[in-house]
Amino acid sequence: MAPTTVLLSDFSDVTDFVVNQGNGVKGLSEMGLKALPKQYIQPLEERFSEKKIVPHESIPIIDMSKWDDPEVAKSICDAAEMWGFFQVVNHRVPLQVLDRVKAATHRFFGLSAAEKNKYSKELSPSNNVRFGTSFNTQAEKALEWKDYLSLFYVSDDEASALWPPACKDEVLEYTKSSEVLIKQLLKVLMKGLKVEGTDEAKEALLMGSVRTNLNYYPICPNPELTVGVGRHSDVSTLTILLQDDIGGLYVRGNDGESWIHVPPISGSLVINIGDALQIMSNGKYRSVEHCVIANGSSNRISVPIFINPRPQDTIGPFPEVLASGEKPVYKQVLYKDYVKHFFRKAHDGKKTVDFAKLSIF
Ligand SMILES: CC(C)(COP(=O)(O)OP(=O)(O)OC[C@H]1O[C@@H](n2cnc3c(N)ncnc32)[C@H](O)[C@@H]1OP(=O)(O)O)[C@@H](O)C(=O)NCCC(=O)NCCSC(=O)/C=C/c1ccc(O)cc1
Ligand SMILES: O=C(O)CCC(=O)C(=O)O
Ligand SMILES: [Fe+2]
Repeated sequence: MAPTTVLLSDFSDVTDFVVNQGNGVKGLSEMGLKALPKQYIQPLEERFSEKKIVPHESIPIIDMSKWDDPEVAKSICDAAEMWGFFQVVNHRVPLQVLDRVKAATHRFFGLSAAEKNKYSKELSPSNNVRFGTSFNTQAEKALEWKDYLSLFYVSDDEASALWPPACKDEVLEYTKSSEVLIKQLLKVLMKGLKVEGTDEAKEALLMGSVRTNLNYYPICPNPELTVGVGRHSDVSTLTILLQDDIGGLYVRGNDGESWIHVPPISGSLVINIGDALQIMSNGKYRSVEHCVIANGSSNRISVPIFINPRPQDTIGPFPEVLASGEKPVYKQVLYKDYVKHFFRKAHDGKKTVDFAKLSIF
């Protein structure tokens, strides 16, 4: 029997190779294995069913060229209420910046396992820099077919000292270049809630912390048996997502059953509302469930920027939203507790937000 066959038939060796030695699923994929290891086989109900795709449906595409135009503002607020997801074009984030961060993502994942593993949970010099695979390998019954690098921004000095040289400049450039767009989107969304005046305190609550992830989804031998990312909603205020031209991101339709593909559009950014903004808007803006399928023929990357409250902030429905007598659906929660709750369990769709629901709901 070939040595690789012995390795892959043994449960502990697969997890050791992928998780502990830092090879990731990229390492597994590049071994050219013919069948998906059993650790990655999702239960039937979590596998993606083509039958549930609504073929001609699509999330809104919003042209931001005239971004002070009230019609543009209306499209953004309507999309946040109806879909929780939209794509933006002519968003003013330079296209070269997007190209550079995509190239940097390929460069980072192209490093050796030993080099990437320097940023693993066990070896990383900081909790703010983490290379890993799947989502939460301790809590998951079945693993997800994805490797990632997660970078929580604290300061330029920390980024300069601790982020991987293969990608740090490009990730910083991408994150900073997105700030103008993010502020504009939040300004418009706040106006839609009649939350006026973006003072410093409000700005910190909405966008006081930033996490940028680099995701790598390598070619998978049996894509229909597993997932790239399981069903979840983001815990952010807003997420700005850059995807390459492969596709595979699906958003839950309003019937709660169907899935809608988010087609790659060259130069666009995908925007979605996260749980923090769903909570602060008392449910007016929706943080919508989404997932990524595994792919049998192409490697895929994506680079989400998660715009969040600060860990130490308490979040709850804005007083302005409740001013008309609307009953609060959510209680006040410490944002750090909310995020820890999300990270400590496997992906479970929209269940995370129950953590912040008032008990009568
Ligand atoms: C609670 C945080 C995340 C960590 O704080 P800490 O003081 O370093 O706390 P811990 O080190 O105790 O980490 C708490 C748990 O979260 C886990 N964790 C710590 N970063 C990570 C990490 N990047 N990755 C996946 N586990 C982690 C960490 O392993 C730990 O789990 P455990 O060891 O089982 O107790 C803290 O930085 C914080 O509140 N940050 C606020 C901003 C923030 O990061 N918001 C989240 C935006 S990310 C988002 O919306 C969606 C992300 C997402 C990601 C993957 C998906 O598949 C889908 C979605
Ligand atoms: O890769 C994608 O398109 C989306 C990934 C995602 O949902 C996430 O990282 O939260
Ligand atoms: Fe997500």
